[in-house]
Amino acid sequence: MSLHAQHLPHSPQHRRSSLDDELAAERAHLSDSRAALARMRERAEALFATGDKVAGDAYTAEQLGRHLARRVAELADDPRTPLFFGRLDFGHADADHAGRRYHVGRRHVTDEQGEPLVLDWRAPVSRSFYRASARDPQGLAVRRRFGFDNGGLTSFEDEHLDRGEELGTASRILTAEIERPRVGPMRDIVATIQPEQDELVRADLADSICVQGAPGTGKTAVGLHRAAYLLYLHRERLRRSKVLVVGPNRAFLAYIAAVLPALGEVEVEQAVVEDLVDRVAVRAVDPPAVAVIKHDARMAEVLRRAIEAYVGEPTEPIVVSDGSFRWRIGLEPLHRLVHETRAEQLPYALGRERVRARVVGLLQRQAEARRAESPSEAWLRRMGRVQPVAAFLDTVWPALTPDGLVHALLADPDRLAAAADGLLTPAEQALLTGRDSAPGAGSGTKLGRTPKATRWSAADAVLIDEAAGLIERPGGYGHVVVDEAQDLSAMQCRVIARRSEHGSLTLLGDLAQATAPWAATDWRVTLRHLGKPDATVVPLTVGFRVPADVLAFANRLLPALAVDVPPAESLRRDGVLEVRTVTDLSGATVAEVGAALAHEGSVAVIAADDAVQRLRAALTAAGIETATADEPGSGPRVTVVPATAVKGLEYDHVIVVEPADIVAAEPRGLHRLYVVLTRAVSRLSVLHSAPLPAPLD
Ligand SMILES: Nc1ncnc2c1ncn2[C@@H]1O[C@H](COP(=O)(O)OP(=O)(O)OP(=O)(O)O)[C@@H](O)[C@H]1O
Repeated sequence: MSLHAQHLPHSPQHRRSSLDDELAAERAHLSDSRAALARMRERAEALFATGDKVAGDAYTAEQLGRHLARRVAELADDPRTPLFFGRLDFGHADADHAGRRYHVGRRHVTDEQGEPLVLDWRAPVSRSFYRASARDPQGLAVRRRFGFDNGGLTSFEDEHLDRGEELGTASRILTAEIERPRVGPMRDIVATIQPEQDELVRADLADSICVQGAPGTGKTAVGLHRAAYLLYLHRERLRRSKVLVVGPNRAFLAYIAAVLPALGEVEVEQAVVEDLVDRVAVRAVDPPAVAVIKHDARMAEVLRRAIEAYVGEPTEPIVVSDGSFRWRIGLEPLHRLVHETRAEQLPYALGRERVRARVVGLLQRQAEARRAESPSEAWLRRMGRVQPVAAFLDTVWPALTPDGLVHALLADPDRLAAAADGLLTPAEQALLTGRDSAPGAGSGTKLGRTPKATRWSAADAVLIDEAAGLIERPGGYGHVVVDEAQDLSAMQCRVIARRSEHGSLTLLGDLAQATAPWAATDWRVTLRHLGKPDATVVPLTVGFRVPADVLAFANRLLPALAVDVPPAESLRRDGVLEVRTVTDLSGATVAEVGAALAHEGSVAVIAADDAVQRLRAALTAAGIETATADEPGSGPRVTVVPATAVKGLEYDHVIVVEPADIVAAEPRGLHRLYVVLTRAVSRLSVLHSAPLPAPLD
């Protein structure tokens, strides 16, 4: 049933020639499809060229232009990737597709008559390609998978589901895809999405989901394919509300950047959390103890109380001179008006405008009563700005900026004490305001006289975003995919929660790979901070990256990591693990890289951050060119990566230098080492001169 099917009753020669005929027919279908796609693209390009001439006005022309440019980009054909990767032959008994045959690929391709040559993998009918089984054939007689090399069709593999045949993970085409040497950035997995992954990819837009999966179980792949799927199904809605992918660092974003465009999706925003909170430049570094407090969920309440404290009580009536008239609003209605606005719990700036509007409304009523006519718009606007009204607003609801609020809080211990009463200890407050006398303690923030003159830390930027969320109504996304979510602090979760309040989330992570000081230990807590407490937590346990022997070695660390996660099982039986004691680490690294270069694929040297420069220099001195992690695939095959920057990445051959130093470099060093050891696709070499960390010994 597998490659070059065994069901043909004739002689081997006959069988071979019949299979060759089949392959030739499929190749012809491929070239027809490519030609049809080229025609579709030409048509789109022609429309794009004339688009501005047919549009009635500048706005329509711009909208149309954008739409057509996107269409052209979506129809790009990468000759190195196959246009289709599967075929579905429906049985005669199927109600909707009896006897029909469809090729499944990256996007719809139709011929001149509009007949489908290739169906998009996201179309409802394509679902059977991923989900049909011998037990539940979903109307299929045969599922065919194609093997490709460099865009050319090389083989196929049939499963006669109607006869109870099913290959599952024994598929040779799946195995070849998983075991292929890695080079360059991440690729899509549309051809080989597994049923449990497909279930997550096709989850409803309304559903927020959290995927807990061991290294290499395809979490990132699932998240990106879900984004592509949702965009296909809810194109217009998500084009307006937008989709965002949040990753842990720039190297990771560079690594995944090509996946969605390869699937025809060119409009998804990709960002690290720092990009989302960029109202201020980060120019200071907090000591860890201070950063931990600033990232704590209690700070949200401290800020909420701090902003509430700005709302004051009216102390005198408002009196406005208006030509020959004098309008007066007494204290009692002013009290009522502030009280009512407060009860509405609007964002602070909206509350201020609501108070202004209500004051103007009261003035208007007096003016109408006296003059028996409605005042003009201009009059209303002027009343909103006159000095007595402005002075009143500045007393009861003063204007505030996000950085102004945080600045005032950090600069004034009494203000902080009032807002943090019962929430932060006096010692914690002292750390925040920099009044802690211990050397090296105190906030990293360099407070200036004004917010603009202040040198803010990364954690301050998160607090300022929280403040902004209290002051204004933030814009949001229709769907947000968050990768490596185990490292988000409570306050970072809130950054994302504000941007997904009216949308849904796909949260991806692994508690065992959590390295941040505030790292998650329970997804339920993270989900609460993200505002999606009811999201389902789904495990992925089949490993597609790390070979079984390498995974078993890395898994020795798991008991020491104190997390409750389901263990993964690797699909890969190949792979090489070598652990060697050496005396000269640099020399041994150079030799190991030299040997690795004899194989295909990417090579990474991963070491404690402070060893990176030395190792890079040693390799350069030996004539070996090296790249950095944020330029995947563009230059040399060898990358030297600091241990702290390797999350989410993978390399064919990984050389880990001195694990003990990686562990010693940070409080959650063992978790970091677990991440480092699980980056290898084919081979892992561990070089050490110091003893290995205890769990590995
Ligand atoms: N169904 C699949 N078919 C083929 N390859 C797959 C499949 N699922 C995942 N992979 C491959 O396995 C590798 C690991 O996937 P991915 O990076 O998504 O895992 P991850 O769970 O996010 O890992 P980590 O936790 O280490 O970040 C990638 O090369 C990916 O393309």
